[in-house]
Amino acid sequence: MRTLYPAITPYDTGTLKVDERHTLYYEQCGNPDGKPVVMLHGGPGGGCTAKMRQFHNPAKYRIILFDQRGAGRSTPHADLVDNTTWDLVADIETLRGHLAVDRWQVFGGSWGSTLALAYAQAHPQRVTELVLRGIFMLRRWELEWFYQEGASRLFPDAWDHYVNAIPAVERHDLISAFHRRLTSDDEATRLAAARAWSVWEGATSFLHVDDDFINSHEDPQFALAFARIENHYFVNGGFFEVEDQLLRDAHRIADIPGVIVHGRYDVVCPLANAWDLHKAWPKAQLHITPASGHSAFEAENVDALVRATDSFAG
Ligand SMILES: CNCC(=O)c1nnc(C(C)(C)C)o1
Repeated sequence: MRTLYPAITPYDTGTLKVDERHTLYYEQCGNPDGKPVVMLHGGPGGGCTAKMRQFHNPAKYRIILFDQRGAGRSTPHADLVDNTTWDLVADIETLRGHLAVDRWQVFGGSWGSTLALAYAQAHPQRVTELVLRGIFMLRRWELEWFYQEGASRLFPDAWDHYVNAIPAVERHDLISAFHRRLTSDDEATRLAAARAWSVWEGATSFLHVDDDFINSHEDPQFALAFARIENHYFVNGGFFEVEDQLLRDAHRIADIPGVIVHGRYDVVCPLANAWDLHKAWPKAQLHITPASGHSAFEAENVDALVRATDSFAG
């Protein structure tokens, strides 16, 4: 089984003002003259982590990571204004120009796979390959599965902590109920809802529950950005024209090489998402990891992702 490449630090970091309101944090790791790859974090709102630097051979890749609008070290923190899928797609192009990259590999998991698909379908000529994990396309049934009823049947213990943040009379529409609290003027209300929302996802991301990962979702700074931005995108249906836009427009990436890695027991984003994408984008290789859940850091998912990036390293 392949494992992550060793921990590394950036050779370059910076900030990029992308409009009158938003400034993005970015970093570059590995080989400045290597094959460019841009890393798209999950959530949305999850922000990049140091471990995201380790899926690529640093001798062969120029590894570019950035915190999307309102996430991580980008500012304003947890901000929802002018924060849409299409603003992020434009930001990726702005960053590409700022860093003088012609074409690049696009790597993303969960929401990162959503954004990778939206970007590649908008700018196919800029993408050398797609490496995607835990496919998430924000279709209505996907959102209802995870935030209203479905995953709740597999994790009833964690679900109670999530749903207990909302009074019973409002539980018929939990995404809307959380939206009212995540956008409240009262900070304590926002934080309580953010923690309940964020911990629900942390508790369900691994096949073998990772308590440290769950605890990290309690952090106020992380939880506020993660929950507020995710919920904002979900109440707006991902800002797509139609709910299955990423499948409708899959023909735009028909000629782009790709690898899809998805855990058989992914509770956050069911395997059916990857199967639907695979049928719409037959050029991509689909790797179903037989004993894994959602997280990129489960051993089988790491193995498949590192093998994929090695295969494209040239
Ligand atoms: C429904 N959200 C899926 C997603 O993008 C996601 N899940 N976990 C994450 C983090 C790894 C950023 C916590 O992102």
